[in-house]
Amino acid sequence: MFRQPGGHVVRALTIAGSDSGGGAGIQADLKTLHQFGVYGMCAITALTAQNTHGVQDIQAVPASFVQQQLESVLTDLGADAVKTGMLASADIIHTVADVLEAHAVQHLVVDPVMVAKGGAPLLQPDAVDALKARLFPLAAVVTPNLPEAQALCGYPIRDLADAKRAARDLAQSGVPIVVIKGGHAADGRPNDAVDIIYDSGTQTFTSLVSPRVPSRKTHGTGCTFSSAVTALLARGEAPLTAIAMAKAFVFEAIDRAKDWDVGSGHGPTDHTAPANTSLLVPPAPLQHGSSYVYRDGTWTVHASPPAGL
Ligand SMILES: Nc1ncnc2c1ncn2[C@@H]1O[C@H](COP(=O)(O)OP(=O)(O)OP(=O)(O)O)[C@@H](O)[C@H]1O
Ligand SMILES: Cc1ncc(CO)c(N)n1
Repeated sequence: MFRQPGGHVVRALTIAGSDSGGGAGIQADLKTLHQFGVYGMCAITALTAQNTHGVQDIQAVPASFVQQQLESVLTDLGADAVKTGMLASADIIHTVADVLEAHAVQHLVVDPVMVAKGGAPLLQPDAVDALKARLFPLAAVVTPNLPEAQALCGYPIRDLADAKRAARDLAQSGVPIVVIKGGHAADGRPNDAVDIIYDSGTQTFTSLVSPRVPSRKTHGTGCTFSSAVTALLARGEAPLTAIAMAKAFVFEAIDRAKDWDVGSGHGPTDHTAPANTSLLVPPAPLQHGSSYVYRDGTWTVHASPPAGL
């Protein structure tokens, strides 16, 4: 386990739903935190009966019990960083926000999970406003995918210009860094997975690009990505470095899983991909406003920044 300069073990808390299939949600989060050498804890918001073909059923956890889990963890073990995933309802969002405010949590990553890849809703529609109003102002980093960014902004995101507008608009809710993940982009540059980062402080866009692995085993990529960012923020990495290392880790996790036989549908990624290797780390501090590509285990400045998603 990694230790802080003061000597204590680095700890991170995930507040999310359980995926019985083990590829997304709490299970992906804890596997990822562990892989990054960070002690993982959890507060479960909902139970899903889920596999690589979809979500068969959901049991919500009462907001009062989510609160109890959070209090149990934060009053004893504490957390150097926290992430949220599936929050299920507005009730749970308000509860989570109240507790995180009371404990003055540092380094909050909000993954605004709304719909599973198979189409099952994981957040009640009336909860979208609560997410923006209560949790975004507490967040260090928010990581919507394209459909989530569309739902949060209320307009379609068809190209790079739309994605940049959405990132800037979402930052208006008081978010220092917004990452619009391009995993869902079907057109534009089908061979690349392009993520757009907006930094409110410098008001700049940075793009991170990797080849798109030709695989349908991408269940839980968003959970894995946001957990890796959380682990790295807990370890004290700068946000842009954390995001780049997380993207490289997800690429490797998808790449490793492309030939495996876990489930017969949209399989999970392989969380045993190397996390503590210098390969994930950009060679020099990333500059806000530039474009970088991760290819063949190395980050380099992108000679031709992406023109599309
Ligand atoms: N086929 C792929 N090859 C390479 N990178 C990918 C691929 N699919 C997604 N990614 C990357 O994975 C990360 C997560 O993005 P994605 O848009 O898939 O999240 P998500 O939709 O929230 O995932 P999920 O809902 O399954 O948890 C991003 O960095 C994205 O660029
Ligand atoms: C529990 C849960 N959280 C998040 C996702 C999104 O991948 C999912 N499919 N299931």
